[in-house]
Amino acid sequence: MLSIYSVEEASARILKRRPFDETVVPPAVAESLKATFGRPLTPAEAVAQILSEVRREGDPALLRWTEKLDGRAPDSLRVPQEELDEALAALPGNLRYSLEQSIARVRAFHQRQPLTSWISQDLGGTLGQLIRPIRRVGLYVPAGTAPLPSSVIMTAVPAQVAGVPEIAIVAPPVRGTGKIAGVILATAALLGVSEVYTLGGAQAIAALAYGTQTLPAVDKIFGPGNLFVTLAKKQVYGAVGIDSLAGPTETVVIADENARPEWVAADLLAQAEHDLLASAILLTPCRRLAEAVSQAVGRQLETLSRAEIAASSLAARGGAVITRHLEEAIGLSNAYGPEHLCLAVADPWRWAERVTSAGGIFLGENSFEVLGDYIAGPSHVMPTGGSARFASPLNVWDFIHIISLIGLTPEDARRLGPSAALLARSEGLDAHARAAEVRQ
Ligand SMILES: NC(=O)c1ccc[n+]([C@@H]2O[C@H](COP(=O)([O-])OP(=O)(O)OC[C@H]3O[C@@H](n4cnc5c(N)ncnc54)[C@H](O)[C@@H]3O)[C@@H](O)[C@H]2O)c1
Ligand SMILES: N[C@H](CO)Cc1c[nH]c[nH+]1
Ligand SMILES: [Zn+2]
Repeated sequence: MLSIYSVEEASARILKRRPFDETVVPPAVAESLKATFGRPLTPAEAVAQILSEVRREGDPALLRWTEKLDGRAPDSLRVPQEELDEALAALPGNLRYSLEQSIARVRAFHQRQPLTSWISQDLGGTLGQLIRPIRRVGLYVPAGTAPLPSSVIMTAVPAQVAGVPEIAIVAPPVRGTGKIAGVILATAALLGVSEVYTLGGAQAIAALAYGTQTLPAVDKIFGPGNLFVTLAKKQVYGAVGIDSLAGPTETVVIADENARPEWVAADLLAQAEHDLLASAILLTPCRRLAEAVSQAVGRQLETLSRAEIAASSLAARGGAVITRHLEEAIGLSNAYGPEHLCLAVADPWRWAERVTSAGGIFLGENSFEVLGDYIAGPSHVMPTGGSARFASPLNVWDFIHIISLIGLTPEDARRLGPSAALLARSEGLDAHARAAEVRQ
């Protein structure tokens, strides 16, 4: 069942701004933090402790935290090449076909994002910019409660399209085994990525950011993850680059009276099953639809393998909201800035024009979000926690940096120097002014 809220109730609860540091954690998570750290800690404090231990000690801290949080440390942090090859050889043919189909579509989409260096002599002097791929990147692949090989594709393919020469993948082991799920290893092998480490959570992010005896530090960290991964990325930012805050999944579905309740319910549940902290919200002016979706959610939950997670996240962070009209639904969604916005309405392209903030817009009931998760083409790594107001889905430009080119002749220097000197004096910077004046 899905709770049904008025706009006012929802604004005070499920549609409230949600910065990661202030995430209210479910009692089960608070309990596990207390048990793990021996004292009550916020997730941000727990992450800070892990980061500082890994920074200080390197590999020993990685092995200790992996044992503690994932049930068993790996025999070696770096996955041997034979294990990657074996995983690929063991991949069932139909799954390999689907992975290859996904890779091809994601590659084709990202090849449309232009990466152009340019040089111009029309701007007074020779000016331009060089595009350079980031030298070494780390990709986080989530696998705490479910291994996500799709996240290997959604991060590694744009990195490859951008021309990144060194790609390191980290993923947590299957609980208690010390080994990464075979399907993740196989997907890395399929993409030709051979540097893979058995590491998850904040400890993985610390290793990528600071480097250890086994894992050389990267220049920028990419990829989605749970609250701990996302807080860790936020805390290491500056020592290293990060793509965005792609934390626990969020979905807003805006539906009109013609939407199919069973489909809307299935789409909400598909994202609610990701995490206790996931959020799946329906906005609709049609109370009849909200009630039918609520019933359908109840029915479908009965046969879901991850019903417990989906039911908890829906109860704490999900619901149906009755709006006065579709305009109001769009306004609420824009203020919330969801990771995914699904428009199950007549003429979705018209409504999309009014959207100002969302990671991705899914237009109409056939563009359902699960297709975006796996195979549509754009990366499924998208900003959450309200950061879609200022951040973008993962793309090839995240993997490059720009170097400005400034090439001026003596004549350009004489022409521009006096203004530079005046501007320098207005800032009280004499040495700057003189560097311009000596060339006059
Ligand atoms: N926004 C996006 O683009 C996007 C895409 C895919 C997945 N996701 C999200 O990725 C997440 C995957 O989560 P997951 O948990 O299955 O896997 P995960 O790999 O993100 O996290 C697992 C790790 O979390 C750490 N951890 C767990 N409990 C902890 C505790 N009490 N204290 C300290 N560390 C702890 C452990 O080290 C574990 O290895 C979900 O929230 C999902 O919604 C987001
Ligand atoms: N819905 C997730 C993005 O928030 C992506 C994903 C991967 N696997 C399944 N779903
Ligand atoms: Zn998903």
